[in-house]
Amino acid sequence: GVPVAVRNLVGRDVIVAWLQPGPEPRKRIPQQAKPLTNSSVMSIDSFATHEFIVYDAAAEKYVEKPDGHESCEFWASVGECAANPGYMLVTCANACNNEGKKKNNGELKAIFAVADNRETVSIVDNDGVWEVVRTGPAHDAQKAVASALDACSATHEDGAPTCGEATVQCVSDELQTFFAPKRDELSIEKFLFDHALKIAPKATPDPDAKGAAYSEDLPKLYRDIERASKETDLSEACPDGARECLRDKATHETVFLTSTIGTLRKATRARRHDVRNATCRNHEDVSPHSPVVEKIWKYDPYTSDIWAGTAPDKKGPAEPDRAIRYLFDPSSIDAQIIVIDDFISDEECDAVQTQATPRLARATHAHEGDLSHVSKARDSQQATVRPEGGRKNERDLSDPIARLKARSVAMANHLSNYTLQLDGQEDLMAVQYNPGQQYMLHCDGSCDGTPFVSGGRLATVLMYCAAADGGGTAFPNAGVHVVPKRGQAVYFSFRSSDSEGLMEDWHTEHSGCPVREGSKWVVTQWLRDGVSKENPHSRFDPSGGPVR
Ligand SMILES: O=C(O)CCC(=O)C(=O)O
Ligand SMILES: [Fe+2]
Repeated sequence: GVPVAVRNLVGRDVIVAWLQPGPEPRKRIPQQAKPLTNSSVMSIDSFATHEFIVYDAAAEKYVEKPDGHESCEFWASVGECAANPGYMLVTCANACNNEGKKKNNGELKAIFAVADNRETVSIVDNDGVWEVVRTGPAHDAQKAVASALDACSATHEDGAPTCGEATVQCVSDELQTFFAPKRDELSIEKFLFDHALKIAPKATPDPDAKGAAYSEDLPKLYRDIERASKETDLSEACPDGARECLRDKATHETVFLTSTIGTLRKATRARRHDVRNATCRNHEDVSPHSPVVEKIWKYDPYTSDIWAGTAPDKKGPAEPDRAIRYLFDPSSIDAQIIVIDDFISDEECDAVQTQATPRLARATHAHEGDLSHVSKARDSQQATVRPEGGRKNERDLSDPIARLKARSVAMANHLSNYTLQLDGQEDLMAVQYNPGQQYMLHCDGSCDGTPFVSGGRLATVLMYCAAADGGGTAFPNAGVHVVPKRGQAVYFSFRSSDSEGLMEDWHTEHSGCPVREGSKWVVTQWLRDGVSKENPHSRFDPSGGPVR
């Protein structure tokens, strides 16, 4: 079967029940039922055509009684229950009942069927009526075929078809514009996979890996890539241009392209993960810049450009000159990884750890929309920290946490030519790892070569307050491994200074290696562009765009 994702976007908990066809007319019997909490996703394995019903978890168990006519629902939906109650309330009691409940927000429901197609089914609340929104490759293909058929059957004013006589050829050509971006995506994924293969540690097999190192069948994957990259002439496959045939072929082609891209991505990820594990085991500083480029950063908080016109109101101690080392900075790809010694002072670490310790909680992340999911990708304890008295004191530089935050924003402007503001940035995040705990490969914002979206993250300052045995920070795709030292910071940026620019692709993907012994403490300042006092970070996703 193929997985079908069902997303609950109706704003309340629901039950998803499998329907079994019953005796006519239109009788469906709910079989198995599973709860699906608000804003979460479930995956259904679909083998054949299944029907589902989604209903409010707070409502009574949904029971559909047979109605006396197959058009009952339609009639009810157009107001017949009120207009013609004599007939309707007898013959279509069920449909009228549901229609009434739909209107007064009582029992809400949505019905949908899935077939053997990979897709996402979102249940949304449209003004008190639940609707089913479908997305996914098969669905996209069907839409594309429909619009290609439309385009090709359009005629000029004089009645001549706009695509000439060869309508099948026309549909086939039209569909290539739908396939082209998918084939581009495939070639990008192939490029990334080739890079991952090159850096994967073939000579040092991972001792922790069980069984075969990689699960995919490489020769088959290469054959699939080759096949999927080629243009297919649908007019050959469907010479008589039958709608059904075109739809099936286009759907098949799309699903094949999508699943090949998916397999490639997985294969790439497995290699990156292996490189990460290898550098975690070695646990030695590594950088492709040799000798490492070194510079001095002179920082004066009072003349900094981060204050948006309102200068700091209380002074802090003088800022020392700091040594910065470029571990990775190929200016062509807009990614930087830079180490700064003595970035965070003992006093500042103490302030962070003192404030965070009583509030440390297991890390959570957004898992399939469930925001309180305890993370497997991120196994650590964390807490945000703010200046004494809260965010309103971010301009008080006598406060160690305010100082750290201002310094982080100012350094990003200096190192990457950004014009970031202090106001509206995220709080500093303290993270503590015990033995065995780690943070799997991830990007802090997006690092996949897509356009930057305002409000998103574009750089990170990662500061170390306690270095354990193990627990390095690995950037496998950039060939960088950082062994933490107390007081040190790693700065990495993943967009150029151009706010309309693209995110870099994958060099800043990173991971906190497993701690072997002791306790590791880091403080992170994730940096955003496009935030301000009026539009703080909480309005945007880490990858930009409004929070829904
Ligand atoms: O602990 C580390 O070395 C990495 C932490 C990290 O990636 C983060 O906080 O975003
Ligand atoms: Fe990170």
